[in-house]
Amino acid sequence: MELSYQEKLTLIKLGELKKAKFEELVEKTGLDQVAVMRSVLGLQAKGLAKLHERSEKVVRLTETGKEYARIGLPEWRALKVLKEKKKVTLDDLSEVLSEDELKPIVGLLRKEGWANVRKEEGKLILEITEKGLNAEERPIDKALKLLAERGSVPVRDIEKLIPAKELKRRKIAEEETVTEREVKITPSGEELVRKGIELKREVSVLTPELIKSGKWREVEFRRFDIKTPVRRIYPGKKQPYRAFLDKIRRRLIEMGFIEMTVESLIETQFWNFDALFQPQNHPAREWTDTYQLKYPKSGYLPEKELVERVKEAHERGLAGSRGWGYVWSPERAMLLMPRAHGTALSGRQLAKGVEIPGKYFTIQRVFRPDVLDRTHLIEFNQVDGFVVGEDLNFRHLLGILKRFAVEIAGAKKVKFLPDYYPFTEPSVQMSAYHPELGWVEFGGAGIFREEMTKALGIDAPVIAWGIGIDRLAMFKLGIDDIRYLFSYDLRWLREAKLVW
Ligand SMILES: N[C@@H](Cc1ccccc1)C(=O)O
Repeated sequence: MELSYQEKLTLIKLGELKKAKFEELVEKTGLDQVAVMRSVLGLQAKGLAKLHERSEKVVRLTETGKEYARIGLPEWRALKVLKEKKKVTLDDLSEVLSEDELKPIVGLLRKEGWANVRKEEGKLILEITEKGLNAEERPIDKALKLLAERGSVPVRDIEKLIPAKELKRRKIAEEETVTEREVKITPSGEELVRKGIELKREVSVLTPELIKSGKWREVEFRRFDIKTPVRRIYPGKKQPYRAFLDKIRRRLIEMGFIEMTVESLIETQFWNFDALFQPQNHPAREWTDTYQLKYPKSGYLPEKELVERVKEAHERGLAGSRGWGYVWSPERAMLLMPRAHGTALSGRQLAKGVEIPGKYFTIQRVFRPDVLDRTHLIEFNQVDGFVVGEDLNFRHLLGILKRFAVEIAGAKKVKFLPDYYPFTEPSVQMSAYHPELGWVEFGGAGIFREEMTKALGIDAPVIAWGIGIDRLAMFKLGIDDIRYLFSYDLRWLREAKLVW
């Protein structure tokens, strides 16, 4: 018969005691309650011990009851005053009784026959009787004493003195059900103890020391029931949305793209708009479509030459274009705003210089005013990027976009529609057909206009794209409210699974 260390220990102690209260067993084995209970049930299942449970009704003093045990019942306190003064008013008694005790006192004293009551000039007068002078201990006094001594007394025993409900009525004591557990050893248990039980140290981890020292031969290994349900633990892990974004980053890096990064979420209008050949009077620049920074209001422009070329492109045009034909304002370009699209980083990178041929991408948090609801956020994420190469054309753009749709969104089909962006020509908008989501607007793309690329110092064609990935994230994370992407609902954070 296989016994655990704790079962053995419990059985040995039980062998000495024959029968024991559960609490006694806890004390003797030095194990905790749960362990003893588990061992006892284990021993019982093997026919070595038996657990008897007995529920019993007991009476226990209330806080008031404890107070009475200390200072005496109200009627005794009143009687003491009566004995001294013989004749008292209720006012005299209020010195020894509380307001609550005062109310029923007349009735109590009369019932015991300890006092007579009269009315004198509209006032109640209490006068001690013969019986009051020779008052003796009553059953209720005995019960109170017994309870004070023992803490709790079985209802059976109390009722030999006084009905328990009498004590309850006077709020001296209350009834309670307690379960008493007693464990007895069975004959086969005794036999096993007689034969001798070897109590070996039980080990739950096999350590290098145990192996080296050879001690593993002596110890007993604890058996584990791998089917026992255990408490779930939640180790730290990446926020689910973060995990999603990182996955996309990996994909792009695997595809050979170089990541463009920036530290701040704040951008000058210059990089968000001007460098992208977006005219300063373009409707999308109005504050209704983007946010503006209140303080500080303005930032810095890049080096003069670059600014001059951008200004030139806007006012008079570059590369055979006539430009937008207005007076470009540097002050306006200096205004600060939370970045409204990832394309700002593409502009920065082109101005900094790029490898040709080269592929670049960025994952950016961007901000645009909107009404918050389950499908709209005012801040969301875009993946933006571009490919630059001497002989790139529109067909390459469509090919790359299609590959993204398949690799990143798991799309089966893609569809392109003509579109307009101030910085690309031609421009397309792409929708991807997702097996579960249906047609999803995926993002915009195009070939950067030469007015933009030339001003930034790039001569080769640049095909660019920007895609919103939050709807895709919702799908991959199995949520139908976009706000959950930023939720701090612990349950969701713990359980959310990224299904790729
Ligand atoms: N920046 C555009 C998308 C875009 C990027 C690059 C080229 C063309 C379009 C947007 O926010 O929607």
